[in-house]
Amino acid sequence: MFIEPSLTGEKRGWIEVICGSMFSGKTEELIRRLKRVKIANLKIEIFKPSIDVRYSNVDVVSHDDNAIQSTPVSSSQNILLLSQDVDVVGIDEAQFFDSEIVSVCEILARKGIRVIIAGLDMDFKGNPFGPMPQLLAVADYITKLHAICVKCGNIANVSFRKTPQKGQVLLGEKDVYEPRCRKCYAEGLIENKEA
Ligand SMILES: Nc1ncnc2c1ncn2[C@@H]1O[C@H](COP(=O)(O)OP(=O)(O)O)[C@@H](O)[C@H]1O
Ligand SMILES: Cc1cn([C@H]2C[C@H](O)[C@@H](COP(=O)(O)O)O2)c(=O)[nH]c1=O
Ligand SMILES: [Zn+2]
Repeated sequence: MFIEPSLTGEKRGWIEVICGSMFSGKTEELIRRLKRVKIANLKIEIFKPSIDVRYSNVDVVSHDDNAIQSTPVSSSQNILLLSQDVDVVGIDEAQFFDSEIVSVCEILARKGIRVIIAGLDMDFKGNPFGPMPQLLAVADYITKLHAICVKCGNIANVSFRKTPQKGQVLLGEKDVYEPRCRKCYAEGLIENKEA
């Protein structure tokens, strides 16, 4: 479990990245950390990309229906504009942001803000997703979570796409994706080729 670091009394910012496959618990972990920040009465702003309207237009919502209010933004620059005078910034679905999200997080951290950002490390092909590699490179703390493989019950590290669309961005839930381990993911690709 992540324990919030505090070494000196001085206000220092940092960047926490939460990553993993779909259904690995990224949003739940983000919400857990943010709710603790609220309990501590710190000032907080929460953002998600405006394209992510799966469960709610405004809330960040987990697959288990945990929710926290957020502001949808169309570009990462809006996060800077809307994060004046806060202690903590939370961001979900980082993979959908433009590459400037990296410098936005660094600017916020330099200003003394704790940045907690969650996103998919890999797309359905197993390739790095959007700005996630750079975010992981600049992060002070990284938490990699795993789902359970729906085929064999082992640890899942990748999101298998069940439908034929080839574009990287395709919003969806269990209708479109399932978390799989390496072995079951590779078997799925072979089955798709043979079909
Ligand atoms: N195959 C699975 N492995 C793990 N959790 C699953 C699975 N299928 C459904 N879930 C549910 O998804 C929840 C995690 O949801 P969420 O935090 O929204 O994940 P993420 O943001 O990583 O997609 C789990 O607590 C669990 O109830
Ligand atoms: C693997 C993969 C996923 N997506 C989409 C599907 C969902 O709408 C989000 C991920 O949500 P979660 O909170 O991590 O469950 O991303 C996509 O567009 N492309 C992909 O390859
Ligand atoms: Zn498996």
